[in-house]
Amino acid sequence: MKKELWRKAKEFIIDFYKETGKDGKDAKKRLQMVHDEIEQSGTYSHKFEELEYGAKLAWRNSNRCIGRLFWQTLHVFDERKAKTEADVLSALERHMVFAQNDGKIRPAITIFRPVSEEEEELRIWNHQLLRYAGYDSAGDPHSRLFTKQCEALGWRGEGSNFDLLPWVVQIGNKRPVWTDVPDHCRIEVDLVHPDIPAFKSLQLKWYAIPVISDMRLEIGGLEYKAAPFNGWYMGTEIGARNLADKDRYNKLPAVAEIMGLDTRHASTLWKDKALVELNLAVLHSFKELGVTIVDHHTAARQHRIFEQNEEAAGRKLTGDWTWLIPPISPAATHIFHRSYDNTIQSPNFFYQNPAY
Ligand code: HEM
Ligand SMILES: N=C(Nc1cccc(CNC[C@@H]2CCCN2)c1)c1cccs1
Repeated sequence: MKKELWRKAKEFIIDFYKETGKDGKDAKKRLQMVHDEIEQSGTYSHKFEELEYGAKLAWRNSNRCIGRLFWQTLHVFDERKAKTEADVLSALERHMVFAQNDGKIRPAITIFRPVSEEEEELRIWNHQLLRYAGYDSAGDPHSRLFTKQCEALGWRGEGSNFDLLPWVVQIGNKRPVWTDVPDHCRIEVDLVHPDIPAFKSLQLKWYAIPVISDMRLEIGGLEYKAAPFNGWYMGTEIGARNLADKDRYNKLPAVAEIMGLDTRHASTLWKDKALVELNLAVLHSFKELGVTIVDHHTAARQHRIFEQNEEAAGRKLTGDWTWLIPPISPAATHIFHRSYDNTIQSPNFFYQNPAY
């Protein structure tokens, strides 16, 4: 345990001092401190700048992320001192307010205390801070299980297709504490199409900011099990997956219907035509409202620049081709036509055991 932690801590500290061009003597001193702390207490604490850089490295090392060009711009909120559920919930609200920034979304992460023997584990039960409830025949099927958990805790939705789920925080094995998303954090985009007036009749919308709140951030051997992070959406996530997948909102037939397409044969490519117009509507609606979003072609070009920057910095690029290619027109991007080394580096974000 201690040996393993020391190995990971040492690797991270050395890497951090090297990459940030700090003095080798300072690195040695810091290593000695960390070594003594681990010897003495079985763990160690990150200095803020180590935490901040570690979180940025974790983003840079996220092989499945097409948005990594901007890894150095991540804003880090240090909430390791948060003690109560109320502290956590107010930190989440502060994060959302900072991130939405009147539509000019700012990538941020809020880092709560890491796993340690001294303190109870802190977990956020949500998959994302903004997410719609799933019921038997309404809402987002992806949220059905979590919606049941929220109802068991006393939360009640309206049963609509777009009920925002509450924030649920648990400390140790205590009863989880939940609260409805504050009104000023409920930013949503009604979907309209620039050339098809009937599109509005579908009454589709989606929330503005994706905030992943169920992944574990690992830095130098320390595990941060509650570290919600946001970026902005790539349009296809909403238009080609969340609203299109059969086992999600399954809206392609409805879109084809208002477009007057012939859906009797696959060979009319009605699904492809519906997908393109649904994705166009997503991009158009976000832009009209002034909420940051990126199309998959622009995102791919940005990733290409990221690839070149990594090469120029003399770093080995890693990536997961199967997730980096966008779900529509993948071969229209450079990503499709090259390969990536999917080695998992650390610091990084990982899936973890479900909190419930
Ligand atoms: C700034 C704009 C960003 C864009 C447009 C973007 C885009 C994406 C997309 C499209 C995916 C695939 C998601 C899916 O298919 O479900 C993804 C995955 C991922 N992104 Fe980014 N991202 C951004 C920022 C960030 C930030 C700030 C972080 C963390 C600090 C991050 C970490 C990740 C991780 C860990 C994954 C893999 C998730 C998984 O394995 O389920 N991204 N990103
Ligand atoms: N644009 C984003 N998309 C994104 C990033 C990471 C993970 C996810 C969620 N992926 C899992 C979902 C759930 C079913 C299939 N996809 C979305 C961001 C979310 C947070 C920061 S960027």
